[in-house]
Amino acid sequence: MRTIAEYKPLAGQQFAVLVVGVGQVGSCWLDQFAPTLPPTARVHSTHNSSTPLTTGTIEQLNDKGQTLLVLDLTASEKVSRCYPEWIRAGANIISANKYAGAADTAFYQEVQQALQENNRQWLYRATVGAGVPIPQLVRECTANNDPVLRVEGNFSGSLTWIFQQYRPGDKLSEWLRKASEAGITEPDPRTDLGGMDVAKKLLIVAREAGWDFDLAEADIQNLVLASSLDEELDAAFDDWRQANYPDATQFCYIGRLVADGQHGVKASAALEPVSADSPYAGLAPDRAYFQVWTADHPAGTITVEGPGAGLEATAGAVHKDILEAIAR
Ligand SMILES: NC(=O)C1=CN([C@@H]2O[C@H](COP(=O)(O)OP(=O)(O)OC[C@H]3O[C@@H](n4cnc5c(N)ncnc54)[C@H](O)[C@@H]3O)[C@@H](O)[C@H]2O)C=CC1
Ligand SMILES: N[C@@H](CC=O)C(=O)O
Repeated sequence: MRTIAEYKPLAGQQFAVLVVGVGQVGSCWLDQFAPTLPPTARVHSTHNSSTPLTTGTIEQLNDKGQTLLVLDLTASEKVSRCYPEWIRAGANIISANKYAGAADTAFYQEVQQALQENNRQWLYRATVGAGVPIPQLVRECTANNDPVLRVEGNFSGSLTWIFQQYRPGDKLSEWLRKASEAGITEPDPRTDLGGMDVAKKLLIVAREAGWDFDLAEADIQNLVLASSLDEELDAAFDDWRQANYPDATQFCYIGRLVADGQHGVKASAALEPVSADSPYAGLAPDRAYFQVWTADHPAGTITVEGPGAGLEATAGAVHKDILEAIAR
């Protein structure tokens, strides 16, 4: 555990930041952003699997009158399941972890109820689009009586990074390895390649529009086409490409939410060929591009592009949430 002494001691502190998960995002936030916290906030403690955050610690700090910001920078479902208890003990939560935002409806509602009953905040801008405020845009349109009809974009930072650089003939496994080394895949890259990371992001955004769906019902293309992610994957991916898009020169993994009067929303994601005039064609590997269709903008005229992947963009999004929580 890092000690508070490693951070600038600050007078008149009111916000105690507790960091759960010091991996790539956590380390990046601690190194680059924690030193810039405003004087009213300080890092109280950091926690990993062997020094887990306990509800008792939260209760003690809360009883001392501190406002607590718990950063969940893990990829752990177990940590996300603690949210209701931590909120009831006095914590505000800031997540990069997508588990709670994409949890089953009952648990998601339990978190919302705990927040309401205890007047606490839960912010999670890092969970979708890193530096691109797509959940916020969807929330704002919905709150302002401009119902969202459809959302589309390259929701996966890692698959975008891979496929903006991959060209037919390359080894997919090599690009996947490089993406993992760059820190933009999930701890288990199968989560990205299998589409489940995108499915979770789609659900997080859908909930901002008042929709809900079961992750198992989403139509998500799984690119884990082989049991090992080496030459076996390369061969299986080449077979898929030749069978489906033999002439394509570029691909993008695109996620979609489409309002469906009968069922609320249809969520899907697939690897699609990209033509030269597509907005995705010239996108830099670390950029995200989203389009939102709403009742007031039915032609999809709301577009947002920005830094959609990478540790700095993600840690920066966590930091923005901290500043927002402090300012509220
Ligand atoms: N890497 C990226 O570009 C982005 C990551 N994220 C999300 O941020 C989260 C963290 O990602 P990374 O830092 O890349 O993963 P990571 O695997 O490098 O770090 C996660 C850390 O959490 C720790 N951990 C696991 N269980 C724990 C527990 N019970 N208590 C305390 N710590 C525990 C692990 O030991 C590890 O150090 C993930 O949920 C990921 O989806 C979100 C946006 C972008
Ligand atoms: N693995 C994720 C990282 C951020 O959520 C992605 O590829 O987008």
